[in-house]
Amino acid sequence: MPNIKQPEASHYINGQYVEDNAGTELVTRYPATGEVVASLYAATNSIVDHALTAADAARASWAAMTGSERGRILRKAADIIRERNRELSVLETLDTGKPLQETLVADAASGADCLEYFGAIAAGLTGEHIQLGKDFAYTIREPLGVCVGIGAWNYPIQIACWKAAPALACGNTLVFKPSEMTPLSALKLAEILTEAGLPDGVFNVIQGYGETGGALVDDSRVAKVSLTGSVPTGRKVYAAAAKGMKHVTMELGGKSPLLIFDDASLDDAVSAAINANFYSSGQICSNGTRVFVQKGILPEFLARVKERTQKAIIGDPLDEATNFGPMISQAQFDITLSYIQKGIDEGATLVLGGKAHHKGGLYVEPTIFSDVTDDMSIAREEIFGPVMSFLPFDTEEEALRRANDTEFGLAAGVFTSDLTRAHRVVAAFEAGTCWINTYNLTPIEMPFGGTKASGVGRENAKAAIEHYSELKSVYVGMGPVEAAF
Ligand SMILES: NC(=O)c1ccc[n+]([C@@H]2O[C@H](COP(=O)([O-])OP(=O)(O)OC[C@H]3O[C@@H](n4cnc5c(N)ncnc54)[C@H](O)[C@@H]3O)[C@@H](O)[C@H]2O)c1
Repeated sequence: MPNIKQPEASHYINGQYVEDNAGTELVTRYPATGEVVASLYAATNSIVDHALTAADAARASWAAMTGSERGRILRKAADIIRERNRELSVLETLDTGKPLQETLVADAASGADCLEYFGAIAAGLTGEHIQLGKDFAYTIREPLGVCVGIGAWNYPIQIACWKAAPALACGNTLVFKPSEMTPLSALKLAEILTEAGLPDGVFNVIQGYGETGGALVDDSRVAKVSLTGSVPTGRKVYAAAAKGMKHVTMELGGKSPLLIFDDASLDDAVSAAINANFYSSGQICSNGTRVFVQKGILPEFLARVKERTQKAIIGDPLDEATNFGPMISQAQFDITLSYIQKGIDEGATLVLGGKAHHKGGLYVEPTIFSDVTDDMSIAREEIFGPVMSFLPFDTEEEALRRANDTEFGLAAGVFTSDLTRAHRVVAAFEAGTCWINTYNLTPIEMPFGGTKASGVGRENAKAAIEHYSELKSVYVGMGPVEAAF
């Protein structure tokens, strides 16, 4: 039975909690049982305006601070997050239903890593000097201004930190809108940033549904929008941002391929396939849901994946022994089961799972299909649930062609012990984030993001700096100015 985790108020603006109960009610439930965790209100127009006004007012003084000063605050926030990791992880588990076993290591912890990373490099964010004969030029790296972050529900605090840390390190201010399904942890992040010394108004959180996100994107005070969400939402937000010629980062969906060649270390490849499909009950954008296996090893590989998947411990996410939890919502539960039905109807062979779990609630069994063909819905569309599809292949050329035959381009992975092949395959992948002999590792030091319909821009690493700052070029004339007449 989860404790009610009612925050002081729904929104956090200008360093304090703010409420406006004229907004639409926004209730968050523990996905394992349906119990209410907190009840909040979506932002009214006046809350949206309040948040943007605060972010706009805080802009100049925050940008005027040195990178070292800004970085120190971010690093302090990272330390506080680490101290409170368990409390934040429990909150994330209540909000998302993800097993505590996962949230203890992957959510707030990744957020802390991100704040620490950008806190550490903030002091070194500079322009450059360009000698031009006796003249020279230099560039000034400037913040963009007021940024808007819009989050998905699968990694709430991680997404908030992945947007806040680079934005703030570069001297921007941010208004963050979490997913309406997971409103809680971003408020905690706001509290922690204030405690770490962040000036009021630099990081603000407002709650709401898509229309609140839309109102933020449309506001003329906003210079940049970073969205983590689905491709259809991405198309809308990108189009709206284009009207104001705003910068964007789009972290969208995927249908990523994982190629297993017959010379791969099978145990490692089996582990990776399991991680790539069943971690967070399959609710991960970069999941390798199309598992292409070279024909000779397919029976053995399939048998091993099935045997290991049967050992999943499905249970209460708050029990640390549980390693497989429920779907976030009724909608995601229904979508997943409907795709499983489509897989059966379109002729794939159901190897394991395929049903709602007998425990009730929003649990869907870890599900494995074999004999999947490229044209089936389960091989083409993002399910965002625990559904693994096996597709046999013969040659490298064939596997690559089929792997790339998708509108998405978020991620891709390859397992082989042939070093040359590994790099050749990765070079040919049409995907922004690739793994060789592992899958789904996303350290802050490595850029993350997609190509094709999966997105625009990169999060994390030095690459993110380019998406939260812009260069002003200054030409300095050192000699006489000549004119034709
Ligand atoms: N590439 C990545 O880094 C990444 C990470 C996690 C999730 N995702 C993707 O996110 C999706 C699942 O998350 P979701 O269901 O929350 O996605 P979603 O697209 O439904 O919603 C994402 C966010 O956008 C907001 N939103 C919806 N309509 C809007 C509009 N018109 N204007 C502005 N904001 C709007 C929502 O309120 C929410 O906060 C999947 O497709 C998944 O692949 C991508």
